[in-house]
Amino acid sequence: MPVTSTVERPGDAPDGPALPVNELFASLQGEGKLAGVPSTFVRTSGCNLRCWFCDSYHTSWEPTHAWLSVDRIVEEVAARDPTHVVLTGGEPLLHDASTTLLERLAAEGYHVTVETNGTFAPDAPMDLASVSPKLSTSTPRTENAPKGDPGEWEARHEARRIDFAALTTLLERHEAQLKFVVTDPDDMAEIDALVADVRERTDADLNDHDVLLMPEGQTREELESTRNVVADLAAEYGYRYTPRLHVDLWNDAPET
Ligand SMILES: C[S@@+](CC[C@H](N)C(=O)[O-])C[C@H]1O[C@@H](n2cnc3c(N)ncnc32)[C@H](O)[C@@H]1O
Ligand SMILES: Nc1nc2[nH]cc(C(=O)O)c2c(=O)[nH]1
Ligand code: SF4
Ligand SMILES: [Mg+2]
Repeated sequence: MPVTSTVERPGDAPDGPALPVNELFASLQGEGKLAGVPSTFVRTSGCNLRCWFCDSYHTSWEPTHAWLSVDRIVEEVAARDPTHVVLTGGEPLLHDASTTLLERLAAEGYHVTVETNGTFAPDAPMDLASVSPKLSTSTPRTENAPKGDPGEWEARHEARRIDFAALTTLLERHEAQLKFVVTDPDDMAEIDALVADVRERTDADLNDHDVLLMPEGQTREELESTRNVVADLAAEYGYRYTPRLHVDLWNDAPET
């Protein structure tokens, strides 16, 4: 039973540390170097960016959620089998209470991956920082914005999408992977430049096999036309390819 249908939906946060939760479910990690590992997903609502292709529309363009206390989230995680947890969103690290949740999950011994756009780097425990910096092709333009007046978000997204201080801090503090959503072969020049820039700004290791190329696509049908192009680019450039296993398996079903 989805947690979001079993809890009251007050408009305001309860007292104490709490997070706006869009969904909470057990599945298989679909992306990155832990793809295939059974994991419990905690998806917070709210984002500081607006990628035109966001596959979690109800956390960014149209945020919806129930407020859950950190205690309740830890209980919901404990009620499920996986020992791996994925904290995602939306942008989970924009919420201060995510730090509290990460401290609690670490104390309980879970392996925690944080899926983040890399524009926040709070001092919080993470076993894997799964960082997905946003390329210029993610910016919502008039022709592709899913909602509203694109001018409203185009400049804001563009100004916020890369924060080198946050990126280098995440790499210095945590085991990390950089996971780029590729929408076009022309993205490769930007990825190469960004990886070089990051390497120049920090002594932290960033190996080519920790740089992941992920095909853009919210549905099986979309991935059908993008995955081989991106796989060939990974082979050509020497970066790692990551599938979107959950989309292959369950298409765009919620809570997968
Ligand atoms: C919804 S985001 C939430 C975490 C964080 N806001 C971020 O962007 O990394 C989770 C992952 O899905 C990726 N993603 C979102 N929409 C996608 C799409 N249409 N195709 C491929 N990956 C997508 C993001 O880049 C990120 O790696
Ligand atoms: N199965 C599955 N794996 C995922 N890995 C990262 C996800 C995300 O939305 O952050 C995700 C997701 O939504 N589902
Ligand atoms: S940063 Fe992540 S959650 Fe925010 S709009 Fe982009 S893909 Fe969606
Ligand atoms: Mg997802």
